[in-house]
Amino acid sequence: MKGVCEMKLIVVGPGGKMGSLITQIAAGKDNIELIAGVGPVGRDYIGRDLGQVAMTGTNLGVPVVDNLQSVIDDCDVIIDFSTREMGLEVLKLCIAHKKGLVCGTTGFSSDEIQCFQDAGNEIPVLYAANTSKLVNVMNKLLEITAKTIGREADIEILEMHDQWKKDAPSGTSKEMGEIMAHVMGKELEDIAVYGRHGMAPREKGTIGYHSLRAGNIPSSHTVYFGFMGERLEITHHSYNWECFARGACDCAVYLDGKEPGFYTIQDVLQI
Ligand SMILES: NC(=O)C1=CN([C@@H]2O[C@H](COP(=O)(O)OP(=O)(O)OC[C@H]3O[C@@H](n4cnc5c(N)ncnc54)[C@H](OP(=O)(O)O)[C@@H]3O)[C@@H](O)[C@H]2O)C=CC1
Ligand SMILES: O=C(O)C1=N[C@H](C(=O)O)C[C@H](O)C1
Repeated sequence: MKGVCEMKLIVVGPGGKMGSLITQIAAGKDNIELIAGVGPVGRDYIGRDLGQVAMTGTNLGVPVVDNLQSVIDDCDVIIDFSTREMGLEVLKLCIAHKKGLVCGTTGFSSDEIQCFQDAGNEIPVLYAANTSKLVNVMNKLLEITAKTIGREADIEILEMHDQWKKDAPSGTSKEMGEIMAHVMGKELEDIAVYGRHGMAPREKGTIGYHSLRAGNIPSSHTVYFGFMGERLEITHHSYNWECFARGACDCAVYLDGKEPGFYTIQDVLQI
């Protein structure tokens, strides 16, 4: 039996890697009631039961629709892990209908991320390129390390993901770079170097980016701090996508009933 204080949730992209896991985890929580899933127009699974599409193992009695506007007024919070284009569309509808939004989609420009931050004036919104608890602990370690030795070290970020990932570098590695650049008193766009090749010597004070896509690697991020004669590596590996999906559900529960504002995963994790 469901609890009395259920947050009404819509999942965008419930047939996707993340959307299906988020739906499975949400379906097992007493404090969440799934209202609908939203998929793209023209898919053969539109109109089917959300539980079937997300492979929760049971019918949930609610459909996957292809029009968010038709169901949005029935929910409290929306979780979006889809595409850059759909993420921006979802943001617009959440503002128009005054609904809470957790967006974990990556691939946005910094101006687009700013749109999520500005939306905090009107709705409760949480954007996180990575909803894993341990990645956000790693971000704290990076902040301390870059503050202490960032200006002396050669900093390189290596991120690995599955062959299907659409964006590079990962949203997480961009956030990691921004955190380190900030404590080094720099703007990331001024010091990021993507895929260094050739014989030119490494330029001091820059952050190198390297993206690897292979097989079904869920997610790995390593930041190297290179000195002469020694190096420090800080790494996070995920073995599957569950850590991100659990974090996304925690974010949605956190956002339910909150005043308008731009919230962060650090607010949820209290770190
Ligand atoms: N914040 C975090 O911690 C994490 C973020 N991500 C990010 O989440 C995003 C999704 O990743 P992933 O699940 O691997 O990708 P998938 O491609 O597996 O899933 C994306 C889903 O979005 C759906 N979709 C696409 N366009 C629309 C639309 N117009 N309307 C509704 N649904 C749509 C797709 O439908 P269909 O399949 O029918 O095309 C698909 O189900 C990426 O940006 C990724 O980087 C991923 C993991 C963790
Ligand atoms: O696409 C993924 O899988 C992931 N995407 C996010 C990113 O771009 O950083 C988070 C995590 O790395 C998994």
